[in-house]
Amino acid sequence: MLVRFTKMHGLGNDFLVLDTVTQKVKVNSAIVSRLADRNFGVGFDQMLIVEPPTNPDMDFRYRIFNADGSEVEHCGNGARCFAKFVRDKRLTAKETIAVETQKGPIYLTINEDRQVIVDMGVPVLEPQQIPFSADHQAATYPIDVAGQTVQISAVSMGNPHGVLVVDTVDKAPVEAWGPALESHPKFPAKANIGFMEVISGAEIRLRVYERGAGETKACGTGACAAVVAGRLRGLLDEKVTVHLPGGTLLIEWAGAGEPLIMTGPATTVYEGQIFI
Ligand SMILES: N[C@H](CCC[C@H](N)C(=O)O)C(=O)O
Repeated sequence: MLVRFTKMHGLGNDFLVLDTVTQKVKVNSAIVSRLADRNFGVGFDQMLIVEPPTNPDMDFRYRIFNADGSEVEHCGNGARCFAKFVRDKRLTAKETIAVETQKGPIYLTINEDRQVIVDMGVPVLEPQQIPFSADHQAATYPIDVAGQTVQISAVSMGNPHGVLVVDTVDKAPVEAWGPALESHPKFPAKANIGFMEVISGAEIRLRVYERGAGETKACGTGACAAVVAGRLRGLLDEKVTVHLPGGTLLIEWAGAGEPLIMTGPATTVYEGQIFI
């Protein structure tokens, strides 16, 4: 079956966006991982599926598959691309778009300078709900990696994240520690692993080794999790500029019980067709 797709990215975190509102197509883990291959397929970090909503109060359903074929709860950079896609394709004319995800509703707004503002929801810190193996909630937890015990923060943005503070992201052990921590037994559903360098209370640099995709140029939920971790550690303010290898996001968080607000760009690279 030949289907239309759109190739997009959020700060270099790249996506194949598939509209199943206007074309009837079903995907599964095997199809996703075949198409994700950068030699034998299109190549992407995640596939984003645009579906009609199951809840009549929402505008769309948004499904996310990592390159390894795993379906996941949330993707922040993908949410910005989702908003641009449905507006550019005239699937909606709404200013603010209500979208169903596995983690619950998210709300997307495209502002006057074409940046996309995403209400990323309230972070979850209760270990069992992240999920993370710990008997009580804390700002950091000891975890063993590469023969060392380090302090990691654990946060869910709907998807699980571990966040480490490093002196400099340029020398962070992303390649060595990323896979080990992604699959660490203390993260029973695996995790996205952030390596955060604190420049000031209002500015950080961040690299993320993503669950199911490896290191990406940017990670929206990872940027949110890093800000939460930094606030829990008393290192960051309410408004933080997050510098990722692919570019910069603005993350705002008023504190416990409040949602994080992410602002950043979304880019369409090309339109294509592919046999599924
Ligand atoms: N790898 C993530 C999903 C994509 C998140 C990332 N691309 C973002 O922008 O938030 C996970 O397995 O939870």
